Amino acid sequence: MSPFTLLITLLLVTVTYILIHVTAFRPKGRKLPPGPLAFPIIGHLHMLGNLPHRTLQSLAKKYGPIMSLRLGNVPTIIVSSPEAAELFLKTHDTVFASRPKLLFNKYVTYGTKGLISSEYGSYWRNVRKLCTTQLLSASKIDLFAPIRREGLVQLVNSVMVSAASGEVVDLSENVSRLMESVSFKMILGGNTFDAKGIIQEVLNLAGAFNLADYVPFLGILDLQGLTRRYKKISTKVDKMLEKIIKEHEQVPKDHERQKDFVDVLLSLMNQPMNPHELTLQMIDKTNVKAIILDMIAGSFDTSATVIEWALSELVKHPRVMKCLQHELDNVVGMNRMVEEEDLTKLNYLDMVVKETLRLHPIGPLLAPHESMEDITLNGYFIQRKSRIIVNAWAIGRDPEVWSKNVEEFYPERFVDKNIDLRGRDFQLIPFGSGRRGCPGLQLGLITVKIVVAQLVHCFNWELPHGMLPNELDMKEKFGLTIPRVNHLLAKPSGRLVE
Ligand code: HEM
Repeated sequence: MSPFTLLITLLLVTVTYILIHVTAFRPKGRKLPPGPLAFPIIGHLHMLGNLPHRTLQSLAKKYGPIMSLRLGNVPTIIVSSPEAAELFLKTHDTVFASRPKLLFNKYVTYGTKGLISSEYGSYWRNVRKLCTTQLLSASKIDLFAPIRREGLVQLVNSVMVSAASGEVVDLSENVSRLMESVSFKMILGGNTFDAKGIIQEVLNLAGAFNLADYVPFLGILDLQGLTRRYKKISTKVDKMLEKIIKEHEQVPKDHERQKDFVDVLLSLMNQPMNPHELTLQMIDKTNVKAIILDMIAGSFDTSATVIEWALSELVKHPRVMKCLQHELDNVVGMNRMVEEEDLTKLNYLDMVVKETLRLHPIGPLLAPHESMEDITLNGYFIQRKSRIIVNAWAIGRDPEVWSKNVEEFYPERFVDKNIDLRGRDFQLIPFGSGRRGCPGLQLGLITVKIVVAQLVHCFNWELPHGMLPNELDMKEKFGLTIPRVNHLLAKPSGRLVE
């Protein structure tokens, strides 16, 4: 096709698109939530920038806590206050409990066969129940405590060596490696051969912004080359999962070993997801593969990123670090490491973790929700299939909710406040809330707490090269989670009595 014909074709497609879509999306005579004026085709996409949670916070200051945007083709509602979040995630939870269909999921995560991307309905309900009862219940989490302990002892030992030789430790790298190894052992039984690189590419792609999800007619052009990468990685992912499943199937049934998530899921294969349903959905191998992938995606980076931010804030605020060490000295003592059983007695640690998640919710915009029917809320019309984005990051930094010292890392703000993280208190929702809230909350919290407590109890930490605490940069980058841009480096010295 000559460049001229291509140009004319593109122009025709664009004009037709505007006529059909943009006009159709303006619900006549119905009041939309306020929002800035949109460009044709791209809508407000150009406004999002590199750190969308921050841009959306500034826009919400102007247009209010329920704001209307159009991201390309997609009508989008941005929710930015605890009251509005309660309206969407609790009062009308059933209307907003679905997920949009994204190209990444279509190609990489077996369509909507997993949990994270599955649309709301009986399939999602069954998979969710299976995950919460068979993989992520309190008793199952306890079963994996030895894996967490073993990994953490190894990390402490290696940091001790660095402490003895006065070396600087890359905490970001070490924590990330610890979480990878713990997740792999828990989910796959430790078969990490070629999985790490593949999973990293999957997570990078899951966090990448794909223009074609918002302006579908650009999909065929694959301008960002993402579809090509999706297809390439999906083959590798499938090969990797097939190999892992085969290895698990070959282990003799009477072989004594800790059952990992793959074992549990394979033991449920060919059984109905819900025996009480009329239309029996059987668990097949694709379901198993999709769920394994979701468990990896849910656990791999999340806890590591929260730990990275908690340690950054503690190193930046020596007063808070000292208070935490004081609590650990009293509860645990200087002669031993922290055990998971100690965690319920560590109230200051609990406040440090809440304060970290208030300032650094690692999914700042939660995961996108999609509305399932037309609805009018607070007088505003929200059409079916709107994208709902809850800005948990902005809610955590709202001075009207958290008072004037909102930007300060100050765990004491939680003293005598009965605010928990389970999604009941809408001013603090780093795990989301309602039906789509995080099913890995308990596992995530135990993991974050034990790692932070251990590293703070066993070592004092100093910034390298005489850097002062207030000089530590806190720049963040946006993706599937928001980690630090620059790794956290610090110099350890041992604290415990030998
Ligand atoms: C501190 C660690 C973690 C944080 C901060 C976190 C946060 C979140 C958030 C914000 C959501 C989206 C909620 C929404 O859409 O409203 C989510 C969903 C989810 N998380 Fe987590 N998460 C963590 C750990 C985990 C772990 C350890 C797992 C599993 C092993 C996990 C599995 C999932 C799954 C499967 C979903 C999708 C649930 C659904 O759509 O029904 N998460 N998480």
